[in-house]
Amino acid sequence: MALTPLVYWAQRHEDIYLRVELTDVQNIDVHVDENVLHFSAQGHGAKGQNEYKFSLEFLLPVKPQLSYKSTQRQVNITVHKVQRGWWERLTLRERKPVFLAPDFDRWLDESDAEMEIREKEEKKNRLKASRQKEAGFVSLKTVFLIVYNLVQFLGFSWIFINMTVRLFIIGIDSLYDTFHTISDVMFFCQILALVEVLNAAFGVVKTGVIPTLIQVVGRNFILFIIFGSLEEMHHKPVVFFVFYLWSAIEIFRYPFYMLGCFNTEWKTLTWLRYTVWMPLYPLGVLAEALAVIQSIPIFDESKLFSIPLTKAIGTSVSFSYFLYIYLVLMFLGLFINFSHLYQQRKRRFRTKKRKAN
Ligand SMILES: CCCCCCCCCCCCC[C@@H](O)CC(=O)SCCNC(=O)CCNC(=O)[C@H](O)C(C)(C)COP(=O)(O)OP(=O)(O)OC[C@H]1O[C@@H](n2cnc3c(N)ncnc32)[C@H](O)[C@@H]1OP(=O)(O)O
Repeated sequence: MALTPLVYWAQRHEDIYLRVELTDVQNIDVHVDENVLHFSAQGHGAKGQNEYKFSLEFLLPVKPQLSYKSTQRQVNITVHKVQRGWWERLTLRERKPVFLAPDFDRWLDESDAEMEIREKEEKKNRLKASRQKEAGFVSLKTVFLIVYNLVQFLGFSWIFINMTVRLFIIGIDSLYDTFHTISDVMFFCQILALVEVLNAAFGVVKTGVIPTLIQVVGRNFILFIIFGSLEEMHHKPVVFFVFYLWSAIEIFRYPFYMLGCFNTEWKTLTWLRYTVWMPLYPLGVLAEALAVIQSIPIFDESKLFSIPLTKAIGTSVSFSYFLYIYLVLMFLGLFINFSHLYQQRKRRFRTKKRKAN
């Protein structure tokens, strides 16, 4: 014979919550038919293992769709009211069924329930406001990156085009005065490139700090110390090769980043950004190494940046010793950045392939 389980109830403005006190429940059948909830299941209740049943005719209309969840200890049923409001009791009949009792764990009176709604709304509004703030920050960051990449793109394009045009018009002679015609713009672009280290350090872009630091410090060392501080270097053709190789990659890299800021991609540009560095990077390092080697006798002779030792010893340590160490560091830096760029390339084309499948 079917028995009746203990049922606890509570309400909110929009829902009715029922908790059926049955453990290890099986074969649950729960549905609403003509505003009456019918429940039947096998489980362990107040009268031991048995089949339990009950039905409840609701005071006001409820939706036929309900949801329920059974746990090891109970069955939780949620019924949705057709009209939002507070019911004075659960059932149509004034006399409360004996198996029904208030669920004090979830019980709220009308004003508490309203407070709960208000709190929920406030939480929702706070969440919305913080999302809007976040979106504002994201768009500010995007604008900043677009402007940064655009400025760098224009700077390096100017350098690349200027050098190419001069090479075609003046010929080989243009190699000897690259520094005088290009260095100001190169100084500007390379000082600005320090922003990239900060971007990586503060997580503005998803990239490693070390490869960026190696890149920026490495280039600025060549630009400011080797070329900038030695007038004798200004007329050497090596300046042309270094500047040309640097700018040749940047005219692809910065527009690639710019398109990324618009969530857009141009496949040819992506391919160029992640491929052109393969010949350019080793060539760039070779050109930089050549510049360092050419500068060594000049530093030795001029004693620029040499460290004076005590009068007793009466000599100084030439900057060129540091340059020999730097030459080793350069190839270490080349190795680190080459592997970094290779990983970036693999990651890029792997994800693209996966997306395409
Ligand atoms: C610690 C002291 C060091 C002392 C140094 C001593 C040793 C010196 C050795 C120096 C050797 C340097 C030689 C070098 O100067 C020679 C040359 O440059 S030759 C020319 C060829 N060069 C190159 O090809 C290198 C160009 N440079 C680079 O690619 C980067 O600077 C590098 C840091 C090396 C790598 O870039 P990154 O890690 O950023 O790779 P990704 O492009 O894949 O970017 C990763 C994601 O971040 C997004 N991102 C990055 N920057 C921006 C940006 N400005 N705006 C918007 N978004 C950006 C990018 O879109 C990627 O996101 P996603 O994956 O979602 O697409």
